[in-house]
Amino acid sequence: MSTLITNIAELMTQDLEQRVLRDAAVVIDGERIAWIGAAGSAPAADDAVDAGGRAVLPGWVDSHTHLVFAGDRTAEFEARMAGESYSAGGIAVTMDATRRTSDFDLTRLAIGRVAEALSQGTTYIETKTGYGLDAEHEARSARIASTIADEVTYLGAHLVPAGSDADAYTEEVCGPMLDAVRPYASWADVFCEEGAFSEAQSRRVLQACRDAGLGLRVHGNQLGEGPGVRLAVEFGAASVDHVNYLSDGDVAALAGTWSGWDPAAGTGTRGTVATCLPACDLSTRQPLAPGRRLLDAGVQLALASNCNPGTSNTSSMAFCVATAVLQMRLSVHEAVRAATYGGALALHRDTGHDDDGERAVGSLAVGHRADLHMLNAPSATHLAYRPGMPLTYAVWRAGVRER
Ligand SMILES: N=CN[C@@H](CCC(=O)O)C(=O)O
Ligand SMILES: [Zn+2]
Repeated sequence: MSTLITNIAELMTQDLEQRVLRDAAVVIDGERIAWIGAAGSAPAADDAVDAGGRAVLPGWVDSHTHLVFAGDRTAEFEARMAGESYSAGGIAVTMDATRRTSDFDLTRLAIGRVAEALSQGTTYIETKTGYGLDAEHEARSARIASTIADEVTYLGAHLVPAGSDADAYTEEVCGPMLDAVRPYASWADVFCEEGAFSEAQSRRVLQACRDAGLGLRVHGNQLGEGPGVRLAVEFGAASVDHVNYLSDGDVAALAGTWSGWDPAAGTGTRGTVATCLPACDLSTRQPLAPGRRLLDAGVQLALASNCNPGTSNTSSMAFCVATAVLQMRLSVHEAVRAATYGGALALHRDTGHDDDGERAVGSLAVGHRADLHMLNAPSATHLAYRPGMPLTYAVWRAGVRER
């Protein structure tokens, strides 16, 4: 079954050439993109959709969320808006609520969050554990996550639960908890920050998780300059996320990780993506991550929602893109790229064609997965020009029209 989508005013491919086509068309065949080009030379298909002069871009790739949780933290948010500062301790409130919630309800809540994200154009999503914080509950969160998200990250090293010794807990994260979670996760993460895990503890977690065959990610440099970025680079992590407080050395180190990577050809070794989380920055009243500075230095950038009940209770990638343009001084094309291709790069899902097991996501090219986001607007510029407006008009995920 093939579908021709034609009369596209602006087709932002985010492919390797970063092409933006006017008066364009796309043919979807099954789960793959079969053809892209000028509307006037499009081949016939079984079915046709008239885009009516709207814009089409890749579905969002949200590479950083925490969707398996129960409860909310409205009171903490209100206190923050009244002047309190964010600290990692609030995670314990969500841990309590999450542990008390049944499998059925936890799954139902997480499914609802994924559905909300999909309805806003997110077609590929990562999510983390991190609100279970013992072997039983972390494994349960990972199992549920594996049924609702595309990528699962183990974040047992999110907070040391009250009453636990930090080093003893770190050993648990690296031992029984890791064993229990391993069947469900392909990534591991650590919150390397004052009040969470120290450099030595983070190093221990990264080493153990790498030895267990997990890809690595780091929550780093969120609340102050610290070792997070350095560790991420040292361990060849796929991403370091938050990156609000960066030294010149951090920025240079991140840029340096991309020297063996040829983005035009998509060949070589990927470095460490810097993932900016603008909705979180606003909700915690932190200075925005320096996206412009990172891009100018040659760092590969992702934008993600960081949807979670503590610091960023939104899955709106459009909001992140608008903020990145309006406040972080990215161009619309750069912001959309970071929220699509950048997320795919951070999840190692940026490549893959017909012969590979997995199709690339986050960019529109022949053979890639047909994840498309049609806006009710003639160009992607409207994402920033009309911030907060419901611009998602249609969504295809792996070739299936979801909205
Ligand atoms: N910073 C660490 N973890 C989450 C927040 C978790 C929470 O406060 O519940 C984040 O990415 O912002
Ligand atoms: Zn996070």
